[in-house]
Amino acid sequence: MRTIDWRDGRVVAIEQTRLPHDRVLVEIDTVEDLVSAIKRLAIRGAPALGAAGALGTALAARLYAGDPAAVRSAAAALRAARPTAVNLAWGVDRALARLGQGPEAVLAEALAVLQEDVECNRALSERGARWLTESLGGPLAIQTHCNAGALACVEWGTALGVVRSLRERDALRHVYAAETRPLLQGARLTSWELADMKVPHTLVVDSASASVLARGLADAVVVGADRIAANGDVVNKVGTFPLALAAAHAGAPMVVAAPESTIDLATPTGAEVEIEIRGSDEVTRWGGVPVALAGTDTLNYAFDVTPAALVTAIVTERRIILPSAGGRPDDRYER
Ligand SMILES: CSC[C@@H](O)[C@@H](O)C(=O)COP(=O)(O)O
Repeated sequence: MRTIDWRDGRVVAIEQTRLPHDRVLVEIDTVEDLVSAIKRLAIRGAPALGAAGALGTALAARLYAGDPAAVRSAAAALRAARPTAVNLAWGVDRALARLGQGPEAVLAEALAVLQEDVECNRALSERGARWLTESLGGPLAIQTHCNAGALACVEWGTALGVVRSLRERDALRHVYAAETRPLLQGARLTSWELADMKVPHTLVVDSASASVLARGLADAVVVGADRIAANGDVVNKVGTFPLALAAAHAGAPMVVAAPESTIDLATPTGAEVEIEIRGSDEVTRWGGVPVALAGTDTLNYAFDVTPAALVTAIVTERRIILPSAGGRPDDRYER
């Protein structure tokens, strides 16, 4: 099934906080519950957040039919649920633009967002796999971080979509997945998806990723993105920037796989992107058990900014941008 979908007037999604041990669904019929599901990362990953924003706006348009001010206020709450991934606001705005045509038009637009996500991810994955094999040969070992798989999208995935496409080409040898502190999306979600795909994989602690690259165990890094600025700076899960530094040291390409909807041409550089800072408990406790003294100060950045100079390629459904060679997302191209 899709990670997130619309069924019988409700938003239905895989409850990601329960994976890998329990595969259960959340069924959501209020905007408040959807905002809460996004905040607690039951629904997460930039493209899935775009779908959630669009479906949540469709839900609001039905619940508050005839009251556009209430729909707009619900849309504002959805947009603000998480600040960093541009797809969330983009999904809300796409659906909201149809409000004047009635709730069914808003829903039709939201469902189009979901369908396009599936098609974009397939296309960018195929393009990324082709570029990697043409550049490096194969079969390849890939290092990834966080979860940019089917669970982070409607289906298929972006970085793990490239992995799927490499495997379809018989060009995949192995995947190294970083556990992704503090919420362990790599350990809980990426290794679950890789096991499901029957892809040979190894889970490493985040601080071992540099050694994986320095020892030549991985040929390339492939990650997703939450927002890509006009100059090619990439905002993604915290730990991506150190991975890019390690890739540069090892001479391995740093590849970012993302749909065009993740590119934010209105934001000139990564410095202007709001980086979500999450609660201390995620750092001072582990699985509910305290691991640091109560009251210890924390700085729990959920994302970091990888400078364009460290990004070898950004692969989208339409193009390949080469930021470290001077390419920029805002370069002119046929849209
Ligand atoms: C295709 S998903 C790309 C990104 O959204 C992903 O790498 C990521 O950083 C997700 O962070 P999360 O905090 O789990 O929502």
